[in-house]
Amino acid sequence: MQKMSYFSPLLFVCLDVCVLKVISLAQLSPLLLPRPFLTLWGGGLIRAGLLTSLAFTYPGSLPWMSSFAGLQSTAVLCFHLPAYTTLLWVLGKPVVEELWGWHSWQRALQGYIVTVVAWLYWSKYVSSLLLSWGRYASSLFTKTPCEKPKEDTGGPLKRLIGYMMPFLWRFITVLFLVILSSYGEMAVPQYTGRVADWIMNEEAPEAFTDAITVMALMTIGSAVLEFVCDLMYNITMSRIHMSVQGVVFQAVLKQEIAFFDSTSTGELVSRITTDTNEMSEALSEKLSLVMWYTARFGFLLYFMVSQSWKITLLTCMGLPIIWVIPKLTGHCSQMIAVKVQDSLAKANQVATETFSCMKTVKSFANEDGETERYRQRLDDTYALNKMEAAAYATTTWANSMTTLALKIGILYYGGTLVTRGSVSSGDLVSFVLYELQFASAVEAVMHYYPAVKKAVGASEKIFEYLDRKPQVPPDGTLAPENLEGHIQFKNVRFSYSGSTDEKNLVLKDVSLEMKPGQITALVGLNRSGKSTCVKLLERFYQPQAGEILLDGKPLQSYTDQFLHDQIAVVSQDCVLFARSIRENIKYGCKNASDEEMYTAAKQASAHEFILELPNKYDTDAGEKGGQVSGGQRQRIAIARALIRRPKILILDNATSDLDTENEYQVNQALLNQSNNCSVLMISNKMSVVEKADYIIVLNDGMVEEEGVHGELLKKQGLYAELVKKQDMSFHRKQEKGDE
Ligand SMILES: Nc1ncnc2c1ncn2[C@@H]1O[C@H](COP(=O)(O)OP(=O)(O)OP(=O)(O)O)[C@@H](O)[C@H]1O
Repeated sequence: MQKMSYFSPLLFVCLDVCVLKVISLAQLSPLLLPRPFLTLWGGGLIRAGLLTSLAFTYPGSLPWMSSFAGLQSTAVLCFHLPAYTTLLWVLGKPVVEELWGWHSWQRALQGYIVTVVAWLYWSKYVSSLLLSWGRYASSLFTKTPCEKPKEDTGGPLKRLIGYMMPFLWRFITVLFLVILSSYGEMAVPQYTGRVADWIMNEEAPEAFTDAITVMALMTIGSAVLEFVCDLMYNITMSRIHMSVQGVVFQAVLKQEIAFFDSTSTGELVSRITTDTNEMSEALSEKLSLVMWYTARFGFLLYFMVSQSWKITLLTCMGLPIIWVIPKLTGHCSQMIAVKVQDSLAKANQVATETFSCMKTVKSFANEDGETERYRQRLDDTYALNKMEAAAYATTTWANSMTTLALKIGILYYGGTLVTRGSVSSGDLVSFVLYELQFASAVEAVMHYYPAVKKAVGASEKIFEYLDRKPQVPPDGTLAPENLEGHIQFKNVRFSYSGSTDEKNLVLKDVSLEMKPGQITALVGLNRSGKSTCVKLLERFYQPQAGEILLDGKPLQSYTDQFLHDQIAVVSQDCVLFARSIRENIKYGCKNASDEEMYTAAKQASAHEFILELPNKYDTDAGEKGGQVSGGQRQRIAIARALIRRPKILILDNATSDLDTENEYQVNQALLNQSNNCSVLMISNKMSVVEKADYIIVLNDGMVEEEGVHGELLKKQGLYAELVKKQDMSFHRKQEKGDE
């Protein structure tokens, strides 16, 4: 590998100086003597060409020299003087000195300083700003031909702008107010300068009064505009925040159940609340600051240039230096601060270790030894603290010294211009006032702009959910008036992970049938796949193979609304919402009458206990139904299912939380329902199961046996074993009770 030579910059400068010397001699030739502009631009081109060739062809040149930033700097070095001279010429200013002296060593040195300053600006701050603006502008106005349409729905910034579009007029008004208010604010120093001129010249007393009046009016006016603007902006941003939160919430609700299995509730809530809050706070606060400071920066620059473009140039050249020096010293104090933290952590470690092993320390009588060890650690921290204090003082000193140096430079140079009569004393006063605000305005824009960018970037996380397409098949179209409730599983294979590997399958070729109007029981050992069958019936997941038919038609062909109106599920872990019992029973069935609600509650044996509650049906169920007992919760959930008059009722251990008497009542009521609908019952209580018209026994994801109670008992298989086990445990419990 070619070794890099750090002499290459020196070689670069030597070549440049030689080229300049040759051009200065060539300019005296009869051919070029009458054409100074040709020499100026031609010389610039030759310089740029030779320096670029050196950067690309010299084997030891630094990679930076042939990078984009290097080429940019070469262009600034070679063309800033031709451009500046031409501009002066266009403005009708004298250019003799520039045309004949641009290759002098003073000008060459000045050129290098300008290039370094330009590079500092460009590389650190301006480039990132322009690049992102440029990218955004090009994304708005250009369409790459022949490009395939992308899945991507646009960058987050574009998306956010999409949400802002309905309020476009408000934003335009806000922008207008920002510009107007900033203009008023920034014009005040101009009038201060005029007042200073009046005081010094002691003439035109009415000018003094005028200036004071205008200043007062402008200050009041811009303050009022700022107030209106901030109010309007913040209200608009809150509206946008609300609408983003709303659509994200809606998008999350549309996702498939498997998505909720793999995403924690905390993460979902954090996306909808914390992330959107952070984004909107950053946008409301920081974007507004960027807007204000950019407007101020623009007006400051305008007023400064109109006072004196020469002092403005000096200020702009000095700014990177006053930013760079404190940054370097700041970096140093940051490093020391990290070391202090480490050292403190070590001292704490000694203390923690000592206190946790107190008995050992005491038994060895080593209290003094441990104290000494702790003191040593504290001594290390103290030494670092001293360094930190020195670094802090240096940073503060460097800050004020560089700012002071720039101010002295401006005052000195401004004073020279005042003496020469190029600017008035009042202009210099105005300029100093502008300069005081200028550095902080530029710094504020550079500080807040990345924060806004970060917030926009963070919004990507929020939009991730909006872009996510739910992994559910398209909604069906069937919604027949009459449904019999005939269910068939045909060779259904299913795994939660989506894998078709035999070892991951929860259901393995399950074929079963639920006849209309019958009570079908699904039994089996734990984890045999009973609840999974229910989840597939609810269409929460899709089987990997086989099909599920409802009245002979695939389950997918029915509309989602119809399916969930017809299939009601009451499971052991059903939860209530923190709303009134009335709202809970009528959940998803808002139009049901109170009469229907009472009937459903009576069927679920819930009516009586609800009437005993303090506010009857208007009693709040509390979070997750915490205000009522487990059994009561279960009965309300059953009423919630029954009020829909479903064609298929699924009871997944629905009565397991009830005491024996209530269980009997509720079961009777539920089983009476089977006159109107098909019931699929999952229960561990064989005394309940035996009443079913048909029993299917699942074992490890497969149908092991099926038939009616008597037949299955005779088979002496898994079903008979389950009945026997329950009988034995019942007898054991009874014996314990008797004792
Ligand atoms: N959401 C899920 N994600 C991954 N695996 C699951 C999920 N739900 C259930 N399982 C697994 O599927 C298998 C069958 O579970 P299922 O709840 O259907 O059995 P079950 O017969 O109803 O059991 P139980 O009587 O204990 O409720 C189990 O191994 C279980 O761990």
